[in-house]
Amino acid sequence: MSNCQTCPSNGNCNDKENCMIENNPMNNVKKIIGVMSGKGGVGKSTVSVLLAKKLKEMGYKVGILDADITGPSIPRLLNISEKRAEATEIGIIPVTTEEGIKVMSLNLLIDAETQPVIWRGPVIAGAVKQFWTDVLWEELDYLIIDMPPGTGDVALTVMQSIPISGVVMVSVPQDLVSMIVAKAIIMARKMNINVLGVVQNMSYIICPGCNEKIKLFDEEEQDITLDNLDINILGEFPMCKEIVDISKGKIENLGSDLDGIVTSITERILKELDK
Ligand SMILES: Nc1ncnc2c1ncn2[C@@H]1O[C@H](COP(=O)(O)OP(=O)(O)OP(=O)(O)O)[C@@H](O)[C@H]1O
Repeated sequence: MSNCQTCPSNGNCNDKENCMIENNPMNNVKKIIGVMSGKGGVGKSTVSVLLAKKLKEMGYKVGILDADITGPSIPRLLNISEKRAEATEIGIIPVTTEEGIKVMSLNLLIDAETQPVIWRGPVIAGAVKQFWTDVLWEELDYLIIDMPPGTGDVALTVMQSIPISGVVMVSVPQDLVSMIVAKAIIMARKMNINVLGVVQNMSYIICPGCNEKIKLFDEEEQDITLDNLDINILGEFPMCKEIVDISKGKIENLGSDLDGIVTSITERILKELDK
């Protein structure tokens, strides 16, 4: 394997295949979707989980690799915080959720989820690589990678060493008018990774009296940013309690409106991946 970190092209080359880490022969992952955001707390893990649940409901074999090593929230969102992944001689057996989604996260290996990970960047990046090669994902149609927020070291490692089919960018409306999302999109494109589109989270609220959508931010400026970046919105989620409660139940408990949004976003992502 060549080392992109010391390569003058810094991953921005046409020979990325040679930089990828080979997976173990027991794994056969057909497509990998990275879920990225320009900064933390915008709903990246929530969108990863909604996407995984919907793909599973559609009948696909699905896994989630939680690459957000220092702030892993996937086990809690999937209600599996009490479970532990098992290290065996042939590899790490991921935790499987009730609905059948395979999950690997650092929080599934450590004693208590409140234990902080006090590691430097290269060690964290090494752990992410191991989650790709040493976990027994076996046959998967889709592996969702919940990327660390931002454009730092670990995001770079994931993009350079795991053969991502496309990334979904999660953003809140305020970020679309700043440079935060642009940085992440430009980074992915520089690494020759297909950016499938933007999921805009906490985009509006719904009036409890009349069900009207109330937009909190100026759309015109957001549209200009999207045009400049030549990127499409895959869908928008409101800010609402039902999304916070996804860890408590199945995707249909979201209610038909939200479930419809998740279905539409997932279908658009699959279409973009097939292009
Ligand atoms: N549409 C929404 N409406 C209301 N709350 C939301 C919505 N989306 C996410 N949240 C809440 O916002 C918080 C942050 O969400 P989440 O952990 O998914 O973000 P993140 O971008 O992955 O954060 P980090 O990068 O820190 O892991 C969570 O408490 C989540 O329940």
